[in-house]
Amino acid sequence: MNTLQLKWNDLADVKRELALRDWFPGTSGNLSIKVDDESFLVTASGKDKRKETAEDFLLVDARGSAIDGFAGKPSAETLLHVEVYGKTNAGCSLHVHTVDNNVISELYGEEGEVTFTGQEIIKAFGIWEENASVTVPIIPNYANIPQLAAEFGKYVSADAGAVLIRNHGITVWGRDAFEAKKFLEAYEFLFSWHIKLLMLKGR
Ligand SMILES: CSCCC(=O)C(=O)COP(=O)(O)O
Ligand SMILES: [Zn+2]
Repeated sequence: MNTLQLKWNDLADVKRELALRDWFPGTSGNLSIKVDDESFLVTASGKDKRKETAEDFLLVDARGSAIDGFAGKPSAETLLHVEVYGKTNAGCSLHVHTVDNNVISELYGEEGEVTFTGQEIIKAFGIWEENASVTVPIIPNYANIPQLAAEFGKYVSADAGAVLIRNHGITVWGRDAFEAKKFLEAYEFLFSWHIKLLMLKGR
């Protein structure tokens, strides 16, 4: 099996698992995986990402333009994935809209970031100190995608990271598909935990 096919299969596996979590409501969400320094696979735009088809992904170049031979259009948010691969050595980038990530982005949107402290799952990010913290930046949801991508790109420097887009969703990237999915799951755990705590405490 060639690299492209292997990467296609890796991304299809992640997509299937996120679909099982129901993290693609209303055709939202987009995923990508790096193939080499010149190209990555990205989900096709506007499709129901719960469905598995032979047209789920397209190969695009480092600027996000479609490479001949693939049906459909690349994700409308491909430029955010371009930022990830252009600025880091990440291998996979995942964007999902969940109710929890939208609620957190709105609750802390004015502060421009949200910090979680003293939660065991923070160890999933490779941070093992007691009472460790993790902070996620929150950016405005610009309708203009090049503007959104430029704002997003300000927070992209490490090979793994995450940015919340206010009342829109989260993009998480990692060195490979395993790491990106692990981090996405850990962030969504923190969001859900935090919201439930706030609700139970009546704040
Ligand atoms: C229906 S959600 C609006 C677009 C969006 O935010 C998204 O994540 C999906 O867009 P795509 O072009 O990747 O399908
Ligand atoms: Zn989106």
